[in-house]
Amino acid sequence: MDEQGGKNSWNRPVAIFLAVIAAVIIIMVAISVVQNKPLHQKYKYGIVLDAGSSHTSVFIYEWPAEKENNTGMVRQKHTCNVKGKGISSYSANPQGAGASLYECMEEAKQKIPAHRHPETPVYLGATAGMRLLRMEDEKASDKVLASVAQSLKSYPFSYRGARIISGQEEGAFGWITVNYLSENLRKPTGTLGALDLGGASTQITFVPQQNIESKDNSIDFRLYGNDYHLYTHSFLCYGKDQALKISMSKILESANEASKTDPIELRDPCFHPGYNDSKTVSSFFNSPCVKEAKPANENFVHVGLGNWSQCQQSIRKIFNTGNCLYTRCSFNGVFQPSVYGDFGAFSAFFFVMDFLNLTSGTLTTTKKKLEAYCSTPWDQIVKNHPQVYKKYLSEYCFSATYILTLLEDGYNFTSDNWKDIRFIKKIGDSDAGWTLGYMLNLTNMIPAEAPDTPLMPYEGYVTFIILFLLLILFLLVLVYFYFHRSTRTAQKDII
Ligand SMILES: O=P(O)(O)OP(=O)(O)OP(=O)(O)OC[C@H]1O[C@@H](n2cnc3c(O)ncnc32)[C@H](O)[C@@H]1O
Ligand SMILES: [Ca+2]
Repeated sequence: MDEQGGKNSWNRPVAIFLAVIAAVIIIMVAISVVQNKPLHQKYKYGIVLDAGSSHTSVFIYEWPAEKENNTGMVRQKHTCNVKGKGISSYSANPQGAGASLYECMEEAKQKIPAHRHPETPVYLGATAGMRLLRMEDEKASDKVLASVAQSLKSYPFSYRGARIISGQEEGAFGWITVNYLSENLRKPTGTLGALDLGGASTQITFVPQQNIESKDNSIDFRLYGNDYHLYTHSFLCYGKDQALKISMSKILESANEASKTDPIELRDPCFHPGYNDSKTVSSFFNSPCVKEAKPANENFVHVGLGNWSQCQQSIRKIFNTGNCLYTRCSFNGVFQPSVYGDFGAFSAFFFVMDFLNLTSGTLTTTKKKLEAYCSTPWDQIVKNHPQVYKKYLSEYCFSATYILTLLEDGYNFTSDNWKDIRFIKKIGDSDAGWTLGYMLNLTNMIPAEAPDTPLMPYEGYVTFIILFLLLILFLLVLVYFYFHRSTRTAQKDII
């Protein structure tokens, strides 16, 4: 009985002690793993409205609440296209601009959890359409901005402003977006240049290899502890809608001189053979980009010729490649260093080249395919694409020829570096464009200095905890055997 009692008096407290320690460790491990579990992550949100010349889009971004300063953490949660045209088209009816945002903003209320609404920042940035309206009629542009501001303030979010952003900002924030999404910003080498083609302006932004000779084209950033010296330029009136107006006005000017008939025939090599449409001068040539070029006659007939090389000749006329006061220029006397590195080409660069299956291939094959496309009769084109919006469909030949001419004759890309241009819409889940970079900047989400690296990433943390647990179990087993053996030795001694 004594022997038994002696064995129990050693074993029971040891077993209870070991069980309690094991239970405490398991509970602590479970709590700490669950606390760090990314599945239960809390998110924060931000809203940016891209008020472009052709339309407005609402972007909702989200990011884990605890990790605001890490590269690549912010992603696009949702996007909504506002119905109708861009806000600059409401110059005669400014109230309509604010009202047009209603559906997308209601959608934003649904997409973002209600308890986050008051802290969710909302920004509106207007681009080239509003720059043009401000040039034409500053009061009208102020009224449109006041209308969208009033509308945005009526939602439960944190309103942070509605303004016309500059061309430099548009270029620079587009560059930040593509490099943030590609996770290039923590590494000191290898960034992606940004090419953005809108309806009313186009931007080129990249890290050049040579000195930037004009101050207007130079932007410096310090992001995550790395310094960036960027070249950027925005060409107002060189978005694809305004470029089409300029190109057509030049053809119309010469047609006007040649014949005095009414309506005049605008014989356009950039439209398909068989294309024939009556248009009015006042509704088509209605922007400051073509102001001086307005012909006297009100009506004209737009007739397609489908001749790609003539089309390219006529587009070349809108680029002035003389008068360069620097060591090198793109066009219109604008300084530009040689293009360098890989480029992401988004917005209309992508829509157009993707529609025509021209996002890969050499410059020569691209031109050949486009030549064949442009000469295809209009009725055939309509038959092949019955679902596509006719206005876009009629303009793809012009738009793609414009893109090739802008890239080759304007920005000086060559057959050799054509492959460095990637036509992209999204990187991961998020659209390429200036909006994400704009929000990251305004919410200070990209610090100038590298944030302290977390002691351990989540995966490392879990591995560490499991190894720690195994080690503790191993020690417990050792302790158990140690006590077990000493108990038996003690029993033997007693015997
Ligand atoms: O930057 P700005 O110049 O202010 O203009 P935007 O922001 O409104 O310009 P987008 O990039 O949205 O669009 C550029 C142009 O491409 C047109 N577009 C949009 N989707 C298209 C598609 O699927 N196919 C062809 N063109 C398209 C659109 O109407 C514009 O003329
Ligand atoms: Ca745009």
